[in-house]
Amino acid sequence: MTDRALRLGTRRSKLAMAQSGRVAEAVRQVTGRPVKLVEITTYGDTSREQLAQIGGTGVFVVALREALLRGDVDFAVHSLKDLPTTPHPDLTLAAVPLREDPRDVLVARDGLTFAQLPKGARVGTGSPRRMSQLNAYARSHGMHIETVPIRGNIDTRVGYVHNGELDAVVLAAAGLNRIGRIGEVTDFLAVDTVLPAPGQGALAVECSASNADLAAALGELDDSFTRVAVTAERSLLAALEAGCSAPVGALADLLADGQIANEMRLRGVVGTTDGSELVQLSTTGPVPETEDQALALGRELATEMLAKGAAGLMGERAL
Ligand SMILES: NCc1[nH]cc(CCC(=O)O)c1CC(=O)O
Repeated sequence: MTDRALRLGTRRSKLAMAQSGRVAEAVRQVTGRPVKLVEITTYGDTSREQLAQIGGTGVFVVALREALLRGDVDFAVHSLKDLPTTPHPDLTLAAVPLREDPRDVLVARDGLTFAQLPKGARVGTGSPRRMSQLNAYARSHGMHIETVPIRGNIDTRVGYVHNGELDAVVLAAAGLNRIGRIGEVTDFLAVDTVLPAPGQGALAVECSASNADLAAALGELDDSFTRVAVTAERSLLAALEAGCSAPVGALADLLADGQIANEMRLRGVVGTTDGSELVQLSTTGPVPETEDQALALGRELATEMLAKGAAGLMGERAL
């Protein structure tokens, strides 16, 4: 490899720039080469439509991938949860760095927690997955909330609480943390209440499959447990034939016997957006040692969820 600067393709949002800046620094350290950020606008950044309507799948990544394939940039950083589950034949997922907090959080007026929201509280989220699980929780706890579809970048969404339009919004902890606004969280939602999106809190570092040297160098940033966990979560999503805007939650974690983590648990949920029906299951197996084993765990849970009627619940896309 030469000493030419590596070009990192990134979206321009504050979140994307924060994520890319951190990865750029890590890549500088492992390669010893300068890294320069190349800003690219994606359809998801310019469209004002609801994500559930434009389909979600890939809207934030297509333009970055095109730049990679044209050779305009050497590698790209995505939020893993925005990446389609089908592998791209000409691109390599070179690294999945250590995941940070995967949870969803509430930012509410007056420091309110979710359980403290008053009757009729207006809770903003553009995610059918969040709506589904928030509404299901409210129904089973005698709460009355109204989920309100919103979108926009993190500052826009939190702004709806500060300007009084909404009582609360639900976002990913990881996103708020990366842009330095984690201090505004008023409640960290337990994953038993709202299971995160598959891959939430993790990043994806992608490069051209033809650049094996670069893929190997970027591979230094990979965290092997994060990699197997998100592989299982995304395999579940793929086997349910759902996209990143579907009402599907998934989370893999380790179960420890004493000091030694010897099993991985994969939890999954699918529901109608009104929360009237949920299919929520988990499966446990040995910690996968290969990608194939991680994929198998996701498929196994999907089969069980489909047997309980998961497919029928996902058809409903109305907001
Ligand atoms: N869909 C947009 C998006 N993609 C990744 C994140 C957050 C960071 C992450 O999950 O890694 C967000 C914002 C959000 O869901 O609040």
